[in-house]
Amino acid sequence: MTTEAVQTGEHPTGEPAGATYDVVVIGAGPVGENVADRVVQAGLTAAVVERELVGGECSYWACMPTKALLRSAAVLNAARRVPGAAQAVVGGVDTRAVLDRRDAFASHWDDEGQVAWLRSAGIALHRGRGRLTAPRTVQVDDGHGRTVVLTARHAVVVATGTSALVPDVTGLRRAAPWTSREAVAADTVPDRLAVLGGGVVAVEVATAYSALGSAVTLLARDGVLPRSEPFAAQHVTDALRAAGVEVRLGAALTAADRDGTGQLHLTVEDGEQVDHVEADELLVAVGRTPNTADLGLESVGLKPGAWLAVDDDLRVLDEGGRPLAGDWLYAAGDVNHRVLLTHQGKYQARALGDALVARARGEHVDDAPWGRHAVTADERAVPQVVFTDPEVASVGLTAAAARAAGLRVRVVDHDLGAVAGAAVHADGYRGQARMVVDEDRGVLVGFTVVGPDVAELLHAATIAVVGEVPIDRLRHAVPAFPTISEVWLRLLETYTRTA
Ligand SMILES: Cc1cc2nc3c(=O)[nH]c(=O)nc-3n(C[C@H](O)[C@H](O)[C@H](O)COP(=O)(O)OP(=O)(O)OC[C@H]3O[C@@H](n4cnc5c(N)ncnc54)[C@H](O)[C@@H]3O)c2cc1C
Ligand SMILES: NC(=O)c1ccc[n+]([C@@H]2O[C@H](COP(=O)([O-])OP(=O)(O)OC[C@H]3O[C@@H](n4cnc5c(N)ncnc54)[C@H](O)[C@@H]3O)[C@@H](O)[C@H]2O)c1
Repeated sequence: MTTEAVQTGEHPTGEPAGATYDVVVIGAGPVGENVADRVVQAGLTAAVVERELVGGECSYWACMPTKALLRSAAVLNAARRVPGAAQAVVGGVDTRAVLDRRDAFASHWDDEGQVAWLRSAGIALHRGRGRLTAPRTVQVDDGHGRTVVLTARHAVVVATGTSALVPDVTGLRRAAPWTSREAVAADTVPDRLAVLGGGVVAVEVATAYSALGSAVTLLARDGVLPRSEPFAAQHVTDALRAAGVEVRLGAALTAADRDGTGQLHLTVEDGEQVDHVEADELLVAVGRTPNTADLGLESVGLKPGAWLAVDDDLRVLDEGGRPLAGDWLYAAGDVNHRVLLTHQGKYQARALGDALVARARGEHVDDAPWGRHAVTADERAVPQVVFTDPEVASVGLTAAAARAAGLRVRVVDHDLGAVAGAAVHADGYRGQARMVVDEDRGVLVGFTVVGPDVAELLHAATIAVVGEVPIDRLRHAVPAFPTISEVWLRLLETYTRTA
């Protein structure tokens, strides 16, 4: 087994160097790393190919640094809500200290630590851009004229993730807007920040920069968190506005221009009205595009630039919806567009890694729903926390999504502020919880809670949804008093009372 990081290079003959592994993974983000780790732990050989930093988007420009940016203000706000502690809060956040802490959580954009982990895990690293050139064959170009050709005995796994999508708006690209990368890694805080979009990136960045002192304008054409329960979106909208963010629901950007002084002039259409917003920076946060444009997909009959459609075994499908001949190409994580979240991608990686090992050994692949090699939770129980203040934590289906799926549901709501644990947690605690019950099966299919510090409440709901715990049994899961989790008791009481 290869235990050293491998350099790209050429044979003395001038032919590209070559190497063969059981599994070749393109993209060393959280998902690619986990696929490789899983197969190597089971005794196969694996290599990962990475064109930028080992660790991927999540480590350096997404999950970790954004949460670090948000955390200091969240702690201050938590203290401000509790008399006795509030008196000790005599200032705002220390911007430099927040940015320094963010830098540390982004490992100063240096992947030495992750490379050392790869080496210790026995995973080979090939630095450079990976491209498919034929079935089971990946060519790696290191950008300095050196090439290596990797051959996979069992599988090639594409885990190349996504990049920020920049929409086609007049002047927008020329105006050099921020994407999530610039927003997450910025070293100064703009006086005025405009944010295009109302999704998760938009609201988290608006929360962070508003706390750091920017005057933030959020252009949420399609609303704030439009895929969340509407009550949760409303709490977040109210809180953003209370923090001084100008939230413009329904406002669409139609043109952008950056003048010679660096100032941005944005044209915004709001219903019938057209007006102008001035800003120092504009974050574009309207979704993602897959990193598949330069991956050599055409060499194996697939369309470059597209999301990689997969079946439930994460095998890449051709345009006719069939896996490629020989079952050798898989896609996991953001690039397959199932769920764009790190933890869900890593869940796919664990299932896929184990399935590849089972196939290599000629063993049974258990891909029945909830089987060891299945990714059933992708469809039924995706947990997510939006780290705004208040936080939104959700798993499974919203009420609207459950109804759209044809389920006969009962929706139960409870005011979180009325729970003793929440009242002690913070004065004036505001929040709400909702459970969505599938009445035909008597189980929970969705749960959403919004409120300060609710993130850690989520896993209980995830277990209830994944375990398909009957509502009648959930009554025996007694929340400790006085915790915010007591909301479960109240939800179940209301469910019974309104039966
Ligand atoms: C601002 C922001 C905040 C987020 N916060 C959270 C959060 O709090 N929690 C959460 O669960 N999710 C969060 N996400 C989503 C999360 O970042 C992604 O779901 C996750 O990074 C996906 O992992 P991945 O391994 O599939 O892809 P990536 O992390 O994108 O990694 C893909 C890797 O492949 C490499 N690559 C691409 N093409 C090639 C090629 N041809 N050759 C070689 N290498 C290549 C890339 O350089 C990259 O390192 C956030 C996203 C953003 C944008
Ligand atoms: N805490 C977390 O879990 C976390 C944090 C950040 C990002 N992420 C993940 O990263 C992914 C990307 O996040 P995102 O916020 O970029 O995408 P998103 O899909 O969550 O939100 C994009 C929003 O932009 C809107 N939009 C689309 N085109 C638009 C346009 N031209 N003008 C204005 N608005 C437009 C959409 O309606 C949507 O609401 C998401 O899947 C998200 O789950 C997760």
